[in-house]
Amino acid sequence: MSPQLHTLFFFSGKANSSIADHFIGLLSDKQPHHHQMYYSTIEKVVGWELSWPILLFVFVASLFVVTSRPDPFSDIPGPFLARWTPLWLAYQARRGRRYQVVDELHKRYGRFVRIAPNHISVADKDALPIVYGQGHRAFDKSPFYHAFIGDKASVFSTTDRQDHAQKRKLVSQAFSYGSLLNLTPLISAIVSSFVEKLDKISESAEYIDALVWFNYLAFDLLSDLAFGEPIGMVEKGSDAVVVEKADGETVMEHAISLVDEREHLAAVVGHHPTFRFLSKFLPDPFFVRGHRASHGLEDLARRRVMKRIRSNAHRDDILGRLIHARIGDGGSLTADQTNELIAESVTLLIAGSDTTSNSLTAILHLLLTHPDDFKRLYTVLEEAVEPGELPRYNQVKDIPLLDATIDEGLRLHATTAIGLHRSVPDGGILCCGRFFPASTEMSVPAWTIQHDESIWNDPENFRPQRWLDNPDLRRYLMTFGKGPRACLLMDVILSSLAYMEMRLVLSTIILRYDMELQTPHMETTEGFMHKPKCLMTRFRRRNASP
Ligand code: HEM
Repeated sequence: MSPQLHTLFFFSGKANSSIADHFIGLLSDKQPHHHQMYYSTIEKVVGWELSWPILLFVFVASLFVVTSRPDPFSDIPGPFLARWTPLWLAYQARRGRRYQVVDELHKRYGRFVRIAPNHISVADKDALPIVYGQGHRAFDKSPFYHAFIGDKASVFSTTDRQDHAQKRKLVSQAFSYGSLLNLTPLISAIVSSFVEKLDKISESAEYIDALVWFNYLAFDLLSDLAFGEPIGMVEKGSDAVVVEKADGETVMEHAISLVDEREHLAAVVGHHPTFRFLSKFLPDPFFVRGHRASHGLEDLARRRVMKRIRSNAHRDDILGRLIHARIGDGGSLTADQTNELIAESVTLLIAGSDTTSNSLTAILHLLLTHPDDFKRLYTVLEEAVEPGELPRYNQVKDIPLLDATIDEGLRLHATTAIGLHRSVPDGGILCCGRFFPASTEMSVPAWTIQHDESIWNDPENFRPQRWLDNPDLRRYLMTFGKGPRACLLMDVILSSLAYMEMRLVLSTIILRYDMELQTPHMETTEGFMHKPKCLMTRFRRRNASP
């Protein structure tokens, strides 16, 4: 019974998410008493033999309602299927090419494109301060983000404004403990152990996947920072980790695949609550792996959170701060608070590791395929760092060409390439000359804006110099999101965490190794973030290095 009902609401798309949500609430595992009540009520009232005719009737009636209602977006062009069902957008996300398809649609149709029955993509820089603006008319995150919620919403996934303000305050406070100087030795230590490994690997002159090693590095850093305990991926040269399931059983998982699979699943099933529900029953390995990964990541965070709670240790790290913010100096965490901590830890692991390693890989690829820019940067770095030393953070923290190279890489590759989903607030909004009613889902496609000729001169080319000529361009860099839900980077010291890591790692490897790509072409794919698939690179020690 339940899947049919959900399919019905799913296909009738635009209007019924709240109804479907209601049914999902009733049918979800977390409410077994409701579940039973629901079934027995239907059974009592109509009997099962009548359920199909009733469903058919509801289906036809709802089709009638949907097609006869005035359609506020009938004049906005877009793919035919996208007018009727969010399945079209979910399918593009599943293919890992959503940003490209949406970009092509904008090239064909112009500024407004309807990419789902209730979702309008607006490719116009003037839409940025509206869709991602601050203040009382700020848009909230749309229900798309519910797909990122596990047991509890986190600062990233919550769609409730007040809840977000509270969570963001807690997380920002927790991160503010570390001044730049506090974090620097930690990052330097992890980069040193990364270099030790690379030195050994470089002796064999084999090609290795730089993406995988950047992943190990970023994961170790985040884990140390967030849990006070490095996962030790660089050391082991592997992403295999022990996770603790909710029932206390421990199993081995591959953390990087967990992040990729979970993120991609959410980017696909977030388009409709019905899809989230149905996907749990689909035998397609994509969905099976994705749901497994969601649990796996929570289990990974749970093991670390529980270990800390059981140890009663008071450490001044992010987790320590998050715990302190909830219970102060005494008391113990409730089950609800523990789940909240697990949710925040998962968010930090995903938000801070995958993003940075994907960006680093893309920037390295651009540098290695642009030898003149590489040489220019090499010369500048050589002047800033003592010969024969590993760069220290204070030597590379303020090199305009290094930062310009990073920003240009973030723009051209577009680590965030899709338009981030937002909901129009009550009262509706006027955007780029057109009115959109409340609850319309809107997004501004990041890839399209970052490749827009009216903003960027010669947008398809890698030109770090543009950032030195015009620092104002940062207004149009969407890699870290915009507005009240922009990356945590924007308002705390963490601001520099990703930049710190990218500056140190890039300057270190550029000065220390001769690098060569196996092939100049880098394939990418897209989950929620836009990511390289791999970057086979040969590292050889330069003679001058220690
Ligand atoms: C190059 C690296 C990074 C990129 C490209 C990046 C990108 C983003 C983007 C685009 C968003 C907004 C997402 C949305 O609106 O759906 C975001 C949010 C967030 N990021 Fe980052 N991020 C990076 C590094 C980090 C790091 C190192 C951390 C911390 C460990 C972090 C923590 C967060 C958090 C907590 C949020 C949610 C903020 C909120 O909703 O209030 N990010 N990030």
